[in-house]
This record gives sequence, structure tokens and C-alpha cells, in this order.
Amino acid sequence: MLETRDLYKHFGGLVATDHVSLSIREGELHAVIGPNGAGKTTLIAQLAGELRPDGGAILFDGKDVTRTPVQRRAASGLARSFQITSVFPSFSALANVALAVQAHAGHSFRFWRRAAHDAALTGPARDALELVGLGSRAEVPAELLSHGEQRQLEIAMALATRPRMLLLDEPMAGMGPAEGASMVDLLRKLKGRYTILLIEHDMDAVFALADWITVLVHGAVIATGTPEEIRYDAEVRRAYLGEETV
Ligand SMILES: Nc1ncnc2c1ncn2[C@@H]1O[C@H](COP(=O)(O)OP(=O)(O)OP(=O)(O)O)[C@@H](O)[C@H]1O
Repeated sequence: MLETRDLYKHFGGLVATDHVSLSIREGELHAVIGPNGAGKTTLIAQLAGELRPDGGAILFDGKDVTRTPVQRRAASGLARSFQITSVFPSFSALANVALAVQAHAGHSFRFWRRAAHDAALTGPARDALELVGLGSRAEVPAELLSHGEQRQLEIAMALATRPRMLLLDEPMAGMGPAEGASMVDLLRKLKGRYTILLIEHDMDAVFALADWITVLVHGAVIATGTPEEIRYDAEVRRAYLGEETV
């Protein structure tokens, strides 16, 4: 479903994406891991269309989208949270998701006042909130949601755009154990329904959820494999995981 061929990006003398070739099949949860500064966020920004690669290609559904702008990439089903619209803190969770539905439908933000009352928008918005576990928090202003709930809201907003593939950049960052566990439950629920590329530092979560794992070090892929293959890969252990951590 998503493929990169020889993707290359540098910032001055620093190579952030070093000839990365990846292949993510439909329905899979593919995790990208690596130490700080390995180039994970830079990779996702290129996949989403926010950052232009210096070389190589990105294919979505077999079509070359390397130079396709963010909005058109999102409209074709490749969604990163926060991509279409950002959270309005004083608006309810429901209104925020309704706005994401509206933005995806191509309406102007001039009509935002109506979004929270239009059943064509609130219906799908409620469904997305239910799916992420925020059904009972629909009327709460986004700024009063807990940190974990705000991350769930971002995912609901991404889901509201009817994506086929989700790009998730550290959905568990800053979460405590309880919030982290409910995010793992949510990702398990989304897995299979959506193709997912997940960047995450929480190795327990990655190894529990991923079908495939790619390890990036200094911008380059050092290994791609199943969780079992990655866990016992000598180079990965040496470069990243360490002997004790897994
Ligand atoms: N806009 C930029 N200008 C210059 N250098 C950048 C820019 N963005 C990222 N870099 C550098 O590119 C490298 C890769 O950064 P990136 O944020 O993609 O890594 P990461 O794997 O996501 O790290 P982390 O796990 O800490 O989030 C880093 O050395 C970073 O300093």
C-alpha cells in the first residue's frame, strides 16, 4: 500500500533519510524504531507530504505521490493526526472531530459554527469518538481532556477523514502506564481496519502490536523483520536495543 524507494533527505551535511526503501502492505501495522535523531519524524513528514525529499520516491497504492501536496495526499487516504486541521482548545471534542469531517469534505472553515449542529458531520464524528473510547467525553472542551484523551482525540480527528492509512508519530509520548495501556488497546482495535505506520519509543507496545518492524539508525535502515527477527538480530541489539532492554 505504501512504498518508499531509495528515499533521501539531508539537512546541510546531515543525512536524515539515507536511501530508505520500505514496503508496507495493506492491513499491516508497521513500526519504525530507532534511537533519538535516527530520522523517524523526518521520514513521516516526507510520507505525509510536509517535507520534500531530496531524492527517491514515495508510492501510495502504486501511484507516485512524492510531490503530491499534503492536502491531496490526505484526501487520497494517507492521514497523519493534526494534518487536516488542528485542535481548537475551547471547542468540545465533538465539535473538533466534526470540523475534521467538514475539512475532509472540502467545506470552508467559514461554516465552522454549523459543524457542531450538522448531523451529517456529527454522526461520523460521534462514531470516531466512540471508536477511540471518547464517546462519553464528546461534550467536554478539548482543553479539559487529559493528556491521554487529547491524543485519542487527535486520532479520532484523523479517523474522521476516512483514511486508509494512518501515520502515527509517538502516540504514547508523555503518557503514564494507565493511559499508555489504553492507547495500546486502541491501536489493537485500529489494527487490521487501517494500515498503520507507527513510530514509538515504547518497546513493549511496539513488540506487542507490530507485524513488521524497521530499525533506523543515522537515517538508514539497518533491519526490517518480524518482531521475533528484530528482537534477536545481532546488529539491532548492538546498535539500538542493547542486551538488557528486550
Ligand atoms: N528542519 C531541520 N533542520 C535541520 N536538521 C534537522 C531538521 N529536522 C531534523 N533535523 C535533524 O535530522 C536528524 C533526524 O531527526 P528526526 O527528528 O527525524 O529524528 P527522530 O528519529 O524522529 O528523533 P526522536 O526519536 O528524538 O524524535 C536529527 O539529527 C535532527 O537534528
